[in-house]
Order: sequence, then structure tokens, then C-alpha cells
Amino acid sequence: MSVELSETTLRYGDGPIVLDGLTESIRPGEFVALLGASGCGKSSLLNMLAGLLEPTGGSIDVPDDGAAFMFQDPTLLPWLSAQGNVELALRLAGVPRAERSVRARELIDLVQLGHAREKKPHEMSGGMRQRVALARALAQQRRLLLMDEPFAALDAITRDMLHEELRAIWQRTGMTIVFVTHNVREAIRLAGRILVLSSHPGRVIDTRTITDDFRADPARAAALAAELTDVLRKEQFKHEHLDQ
Ligand SMILES: Nc1ncnc2c1ncn2[C@@H]1O[C@H](COP(=O)(O)OP(=O)(O)OP(=O)(O)O)[C@@H](O)[C@H]1O
Repeated sequence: MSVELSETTLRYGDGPIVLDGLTESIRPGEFVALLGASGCGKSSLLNMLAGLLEPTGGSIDVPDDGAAFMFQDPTLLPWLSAQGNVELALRLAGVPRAERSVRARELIDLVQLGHAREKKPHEMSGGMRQRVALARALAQQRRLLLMDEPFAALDAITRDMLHEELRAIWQRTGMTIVFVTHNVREAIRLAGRILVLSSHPGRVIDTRTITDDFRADPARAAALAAELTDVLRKEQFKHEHLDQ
């Protein structure tokens, strides 16, 4: 089932409108990036897609089984190993005890952490912890995965590796992914479609489709990155100007 936003509007209490009449359809298996400046309402939109927040107006439809969520902070249980953290997620997803160990091993292998299965979070690097968080999100066995700037705190090399691996996992699993970022390059590397959001209020002001051919052409990708950076800068400038 697709994700459908229909005239979706959000405001907190009697504050200003945060998201204003979003109408979008995300197909099953699509990888969409929500790109926007800080404060434009990206996390609020993900929270609505996760069912954690009700829209003030319009509607949101997501697959019946809901969504798995992955945040910037991996929030692993410190006393459990990588394997233990993933097994716990499988238990919460209702996977029978007898299957959990094998499934967790498969997921840990999928995120390339076979060598660190028994390590605890404090023994891992930031990138390794995010790999466990990704395995834990996959353990929830949902068709929709919501990712809120999951790689923002990582160094550039680790982030690049995780980009490649996330794309490979997405291709293998056929999940629908909605990925929030304010990083233009990250959006171009990952997504098949980029929705650019304005701020105050948040609206979709630009939509770009990124094909694999496009992604493989560094000059075209760099030109698009420059163009989208300019769009975001203009948005930022508009607000700094209006706020004075
Ligand atoms: N619980 C809340 N109550 C009131 N206002 C809120 C609440 N959560 C977010 N906001 C406001 O809604 C707007 C959008 O916030 P949101 O966190 O969704 O944006 P964002 O694009 O994800 O920002 P960032 O990239 O900085 O995380 C901001 O102006 C923020 O102050």
C-alpha cells in the first residue's frame, strides 16, 4: 500500500502553521528524501507518518502494519550486545523465541556487523551503533521505514559507506523508505525522489526524480546539488529577512 498525504496540515496548539496542505503519494518500494532547512517540519511530518502525531487538517494514510523508525540517536540498550539488541526488537515484533537468534544473526550480517555480534554499544563506533539501529529497525518487519537524519552525526567516510549499504538493503528488501535530511548530497545519493520543503509554513516547493544513471554521473549530480543548495539558501535567507 502506498503512503498518501492529502491536504495534510499541522500546527501545534494555536501556534503558526508548520505544514501547510501537503498532498503527495509515495509508491510502495519507493525511496523518498524529504529535504529542508532546520525547523521546516521534516521531523513533524515523519512523526505523523509514524502515527505519533495527528494532522490538524487533511489526512495521512500509511500501510496497515505501520512503520519502523530510525533516529539520529541509535538509543541501544547498553547492557545488551548487538545480537541482543536485535533479538529484543524481534521479540517485540512477535517473532517466536526459537527463530529470534537465527533472524538476528541474519540481520546483523546484512548490516555488515558479523565480526561485532557480541560487542556492547560502548565498545562500538558511532557507525557500528547505527548499523545495529538499522538492523533493529529492519527487525520490526514493516514495509515502511522512516529515517530521521540517521547518519547526521557520523563522519563523512562512515556516512558514505552506510549510504551504499542502505541502498543495497533497500534494493534487497523492497521496503518503502522516507528519509529526512538537510544534506543535499545525501538526498541525491540515496533517494529516487527528493521532495524539497519550504519553511514557515512547510510546503513542497520542488520535486526531483533521481535515476541511477543520473546518480552515476558526478557532473550532473554536482550540478543538481548546487542547484538544490541554492534553493535551500534562498529559503533560509527569506526567513532570516522576514524574521527581522
Ligand atoms: N512539540 C512541539 N510543540 C510546539 N512546536 C513544535 C513542537 N515540535 C516542533 N515544533 C515546531 O515545529 C516546527 C518544525 O519542527 P520540526 O522539528 O518538525 O522541524 P525539522 O525540519 O525536523 O527541524 P530540524 O531539522 O531542526 O530537526 C519548528 O518551528 C518547531 O519549533
